[in-house]
Amino acid sequence: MQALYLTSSLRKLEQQYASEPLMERAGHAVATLARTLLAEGHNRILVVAGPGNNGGDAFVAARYLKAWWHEVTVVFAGQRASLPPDAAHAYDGWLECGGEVLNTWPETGAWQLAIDGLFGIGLQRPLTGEMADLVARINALSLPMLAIDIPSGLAADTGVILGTAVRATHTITFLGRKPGLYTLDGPDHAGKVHVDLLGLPPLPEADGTLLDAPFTLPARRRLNSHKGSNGSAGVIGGAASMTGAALLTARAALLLGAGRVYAGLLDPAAPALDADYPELMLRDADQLPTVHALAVGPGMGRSPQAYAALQQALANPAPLVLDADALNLLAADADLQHRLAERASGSVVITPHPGEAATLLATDTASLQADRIASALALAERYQAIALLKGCGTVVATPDGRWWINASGNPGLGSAGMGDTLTGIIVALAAQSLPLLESTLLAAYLHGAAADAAVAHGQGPVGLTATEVMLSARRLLNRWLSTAHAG
Ligand SMILES: NC(=O)C1=CN([C@@H]2O[C@H](COP(=O)(O)OP(=O)(O)OC[C@H]3O[C@@H](n4cnc5c(N)ncnc54)[C@H](O)[C@@H]3O)[C@@H](O)[C@H]2O)[C@@H](O)CC1
Ligand SMILES: [K+]
Repeated sequence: MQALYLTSSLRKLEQQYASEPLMERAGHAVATLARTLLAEGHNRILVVAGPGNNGGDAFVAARYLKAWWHEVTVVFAGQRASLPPDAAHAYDGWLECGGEVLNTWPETGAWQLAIDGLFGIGLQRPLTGEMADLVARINALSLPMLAIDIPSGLAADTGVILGTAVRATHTITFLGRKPGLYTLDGPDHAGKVHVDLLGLPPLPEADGTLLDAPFTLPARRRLNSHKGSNGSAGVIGGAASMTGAALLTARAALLLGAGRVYAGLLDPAAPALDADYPELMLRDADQLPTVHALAVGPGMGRSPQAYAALQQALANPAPLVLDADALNLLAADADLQHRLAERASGSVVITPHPGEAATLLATDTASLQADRIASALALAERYQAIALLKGCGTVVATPDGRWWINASGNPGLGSAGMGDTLTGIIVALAAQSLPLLESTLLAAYLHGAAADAAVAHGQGPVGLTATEVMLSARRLLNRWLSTAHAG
């Protein structure tokens, strides 16, 4: 788990430590990392410096790399007279050590590495015109690319591309990790992220948290345990022609450790048995026994029966996972919203994808995605529930204003049934008595990590299936448990 900081917090730090030589340290850190990315010996490096302090970092890095006997070409997209004071000082330092500044793109280069110091956290509006052209030229280089602080063009708080953005292979980010590196378009543009604290003491409390490890696990199972000790999970969904979704959720709940799993199916013609998993107990949707945790929505449809099932589920005090059509029903009905509001805060998690989330917030998907953290927080506040907003860099938020971004996962998760599987993992963990927030956070990370492990075994990203992800998740969870409980 790593701390995430919004630009407003980083700006406060910048002011607090204004007397420290932060730019000198930043440039040195860039040059040091650049050196590790290059082969031994003499290299040719392109450095692109922009009009602000990100450009200042780039001039300092260029100076160090030149001092270390590399051949450094600096392209500057700005005016010396308009540079902020530290960056102007760095510019002068570069000239004083014999460096040259080009104001136009060089014809030829044959560089081994490019360094992007065009814009950092001071980017204020979409890149257009000459700046956009410069980014296009940088991206056309097809070189290892080291971005300073954040790939130029990427918004640090949101991961939104402002006009266009540099596609880096590495990003060295200063003082704290920016959420924009980890959600929406950030991961595609940042490459591998390195953090440098610029020699400062431990930073203040984080704004958010990066989920990059299984920080919490269900309790160790006692030898003297039985299926009743491992919790019962219920799944309601599976209307006509959509029973598969509910079965996937139920299977995931079984494979991730619920002692008993009941699937309440809405399709009157639903099979009485899951032939591949006869362990599952299939029932009519209104015939579920009392369970320790309940998931509602996969393949549920929006029929009056689905509505009634959701209404009933909201009266059930068990931890509740609402997914898929349960969310669409909820978004459209004040009575359901009222029933949700009457539940204990934090006893429900809603797991929308961006389209469902936009419906829940009565907005459009583009506006919702423009700030995924704010959107997840708004969902949590509006519905007084834990909100898990799916997508690249899934965001989890709570009604009391905390948020997390999940770092695991890959494009293989973009296929049918993956959301149903995630819902099954959450309900399985909650059934095993892990608190609902912890269940949600662990499930988000586990689901992505399981997909990553499957890809590492050649099962994706192309063609990765939900079934493979749940089997992989079972393996991973057991591995984590055995490591955590060893000894
Ligand atoms: N936060 C910190 O404490 C530190 C920051 N440092 C560096 O300073 C950076 C932030 O510096 P700045 O605040 O000067 O910001 P930037 O260097 O990111 O950019 C600001 C400049 O870009 C211009 N600009 C913004 N958007 C533009 C657009 N769309 N088209 C054209 N011009 C545009 C602004 O007018 C301004 O001149 C960080 O990202 C980091 O690299 C480091 O020097 C070390 C310490
Ligand atoms: K940059």
